[in-house]
Amino acid sequence: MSLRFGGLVALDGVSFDVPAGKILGLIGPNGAGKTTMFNAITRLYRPQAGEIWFGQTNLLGLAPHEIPRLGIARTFQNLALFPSMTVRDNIRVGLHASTKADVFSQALRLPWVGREERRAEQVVDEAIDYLGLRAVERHPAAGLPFGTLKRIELARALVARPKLLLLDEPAGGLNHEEVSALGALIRDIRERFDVTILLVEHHMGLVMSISDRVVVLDFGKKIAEGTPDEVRRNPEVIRAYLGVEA
Ligand SMILES: Nc1ncnc2c1ncn2[C@@H]1O[C@H](COP(=O)(O)OP(=O)(O)OP(=O)(O)O)[C@@H](O)[C@H]1O
Repeated sequence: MSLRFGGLVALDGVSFDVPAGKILGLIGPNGAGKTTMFNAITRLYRPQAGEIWFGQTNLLGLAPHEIPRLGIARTFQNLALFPSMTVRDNIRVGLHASTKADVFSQALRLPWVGREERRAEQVVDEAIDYLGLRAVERHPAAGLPFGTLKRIELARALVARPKLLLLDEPAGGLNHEEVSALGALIRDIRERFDVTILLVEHHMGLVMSISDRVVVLDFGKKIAEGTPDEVRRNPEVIRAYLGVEA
């Protein structure tokens, strides 16, 4: 796909596949186009050229609100939580992608709505326990440590039971121990939820240790793609990161 902001080419004919059930790391220096790629996939931005396929569905034919229902969830580089809402309510927000109940069925309290609500609360409970958030579930999001906020965002994405999870810099702002724990958690999420993961991340240690494949962008172009080992040794990649000849 290609995507321009006025005269600035943010993505220039970038193409890659994310195989089902795999973790694909999307890396590149600042301004390379990584977040723009996420925003194009979730339909916040419209590329001027190209196609984005999710299985048999062309995402460019859909509106942004239809993306979560397809089974695509994301977390944000700068957390997007509601500060005054409790942790539990923030996580519940993720359910809207997967529940069927509309305003009218809810108002009439049709029997299936009650069943669906109980099931939904169970899914929220599972996510709270899985991400170790039980002690803070009634606490407003505001004021909680950064690492906790990141886990709340993950929980919110997971309750929608996504098939594809887009993680935008999940390690940003975390300390060394938190990053190692996050690596193990992302792998466990992939196994447990049978989810495909597209990971944008600056923390090389994390990307290289958990990704099956890595795609490297630089100034909107794909400059490399391969296994973590192949990418690490690629002269173009070394040049992009260090700004010198390899
Ligand atoms: N809404 C926008 N309007 C204009 N230019 C934008 C917009 N969003 C991004 N850009 C520009 O597009 C280019 C790619 O930005 P993008 O945020 O995708 O990079 P990135 O790889 O995610 O960088 P970082 O690692 O710093 O988050 C940059 O030059 C950026 O300034």
